[in-house]
Amino acid sequence: MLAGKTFFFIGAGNICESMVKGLLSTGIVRPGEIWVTNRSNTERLNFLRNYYGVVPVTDKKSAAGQADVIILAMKPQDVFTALEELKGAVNPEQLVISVLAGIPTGLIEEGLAEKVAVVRAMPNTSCAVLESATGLTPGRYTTPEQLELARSIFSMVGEVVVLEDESLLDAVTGLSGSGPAYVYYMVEAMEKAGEAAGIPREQARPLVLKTLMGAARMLMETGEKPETLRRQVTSPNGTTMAGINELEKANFQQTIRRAILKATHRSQELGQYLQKTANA
Ligand SMILES: NC(=O)C1=CN([C@@H]2O[C@H](COP(=O)(O)OP(=O)(O)OC[C@H]3O[C@@H](n4cnc5c(N)ncnc54)[C@H](O)[C@@H]3O)[C@@H](O)[C@H]2O)C=CC1
Ligand SMILES: O=C(O)[C@@H]1CCC=N1
Repeated sequence: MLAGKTFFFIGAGNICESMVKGLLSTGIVRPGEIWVTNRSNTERLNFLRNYYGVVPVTDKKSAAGQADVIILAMKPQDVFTALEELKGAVNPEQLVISVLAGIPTGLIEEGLAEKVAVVRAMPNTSCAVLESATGLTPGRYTTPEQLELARSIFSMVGEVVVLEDESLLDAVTGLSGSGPAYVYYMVEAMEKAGEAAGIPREQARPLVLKTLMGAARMLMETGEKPETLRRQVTSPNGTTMAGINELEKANFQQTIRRAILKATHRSQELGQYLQKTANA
């Protein structure tokens, strides 16, 4: 299904590079099958060409007309300019994948003017190491085969969940799209705490990273609930309980919940604002 397909990334930033790195590392997609473009930064395109061997593109319309899969990977606010540049170039046989936070498939379908297959996807930067958690939802004109193609693309770089209800993609964005940043933030905090307790940074880091990795593998491989695994670590009146008590005092779970709901809301807000702009 994927062999020989060409991928055109419009937007050559962080998520593009994570996907490119992951796709190439599978060996299924070859560098010459990945085309990239951005707004104006040729230095960035040259870096991607030199480092990954991918193909920089300047004539967006012509590349968009030829690629099998077009991946919209600019900031949500830049979507109108990008769609304007693509108008009329994409046909219903092709697949457009948007990874843009908040942007409904309808807005992209309207912008492209033809009855084009659009899949909204929300991966995360862990694509680079084939560990993305990606949510997908089909647009109005997406055939089951085209949805399958999108699923197989993101399955190469991690786990995929297909959601029927497009509005849930905002929650996926708040949860797993932004999710790696929450984890990195916690790692930063744990490293700093390790240092505060006297462990040099270069020794704190491997301890924290292996703890993170080990806990993730325990969750995946034992299939136990997180609560169960937490209890196994927590001896009555022991050290973990002392630590968890502090987290509870600071409403840790509520704070995480608020963070994810805020991020979800921000995704909804971006979509609504840009939809209003489109209708104006
Ligand atoms: N960074 C992340 O972890 C994730 C980002 N996303 C989404 O991916 C999109 C891109 O995010 P990043 O890669 O972080 O942004 P970024 O700022 O690193 O890259 C954006 C790129 O889009 C290019 N661009 C802007 N207008 C363009 C146009 N008209 N034609 C061609 N290229 C254009 C810019 O030159 C830049 O290369 C956003 O919509 C974001 O919501 C989705 C999942 C995860
Ligand atoms: O922060 C953002 O808006 C993007 C979407 C998900 C991750 N990064």
